[in-house]
Amino acid sequence: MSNRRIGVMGGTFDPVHHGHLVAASEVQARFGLDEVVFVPTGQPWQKSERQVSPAEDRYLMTVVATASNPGFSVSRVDIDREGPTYTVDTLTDLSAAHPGADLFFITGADALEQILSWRRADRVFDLAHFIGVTRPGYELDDTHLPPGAVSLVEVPAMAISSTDVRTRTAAGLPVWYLVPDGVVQYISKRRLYSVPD
Ligand SMILES: Nc1ncnc2c1ncn2[C@@H]1O[C@H](COP(=O)(O)OP(=O)(O)OP(=O)(O)O)[C@@H](O)[C@H]1O
Ligand SMILES: O=C(O)c1ccc[n+]([C@@H]2O[C@H](COP(=O)([O-])O)[C@@H](O)[C@H]2O)c1
Repeated sequence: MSNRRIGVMGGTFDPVHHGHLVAASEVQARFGLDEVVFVPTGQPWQKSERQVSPAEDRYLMTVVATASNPGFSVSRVDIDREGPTYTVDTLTDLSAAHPGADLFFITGADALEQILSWRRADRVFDLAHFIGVTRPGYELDDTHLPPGAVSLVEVPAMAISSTDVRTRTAAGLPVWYLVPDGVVQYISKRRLYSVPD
């Protein structure tokens, strides 16, 4: 029997939006992944220049956004671990939770650019195969990364960012159709993003 193939979509998800969901769905289909696990960050140390929403809100929005897809799930490994979130820990914990599985870590072109600044960047490529996906406004390039460690995939272009969703919400502009309906309602219910970043 072949190993289970598990996609890992890590992100701050403040909030999760259709750019994240389309990227995960496209990679799942192209790579024949049995499941994609969304992993909201605990403390995203490279986003410390701004106040990130509480982890439980980001986790619940991710659950709401993915609940209808039987091939998607959400993991608490990063939000339940103390301290800054490092992908080397995420992948170590998920490997332990899914013994024998092959892991595929999905990142947008902007995150791929930064990978060499991550903690234990040398080790992360031993734990998972990386899949870099296109994102409007960023060049997808893996020439700085170890040969064979990364696959590049073009996904349907979604010019959406969490920053834009937060800015629009603070300005009283609609975010319908940028994020799933349940996430629009969750933002409103919890009064998230009512003041600019
Ligand atoms: N529109 C998009 N298309 C493709 N990939 C995306 C898109 N938005 C985010 N990603 C990728 O999803 C992962 C998680 O992103 P993150 O949660 O930081 O969202 P973001 O929109 O970049 O947030 P922010 O605007 O707050 O920086 C990263 O790998 C990022 O590159
Ligand atoms: O391991 C690190 O040092 C590291 C530094 C920055 C980002 N990451 C991971 O990259 C993913 C996308 O992060 P972000 O900040 O763009 O939402 C998420 O899973 C983060 O945990 C990881």
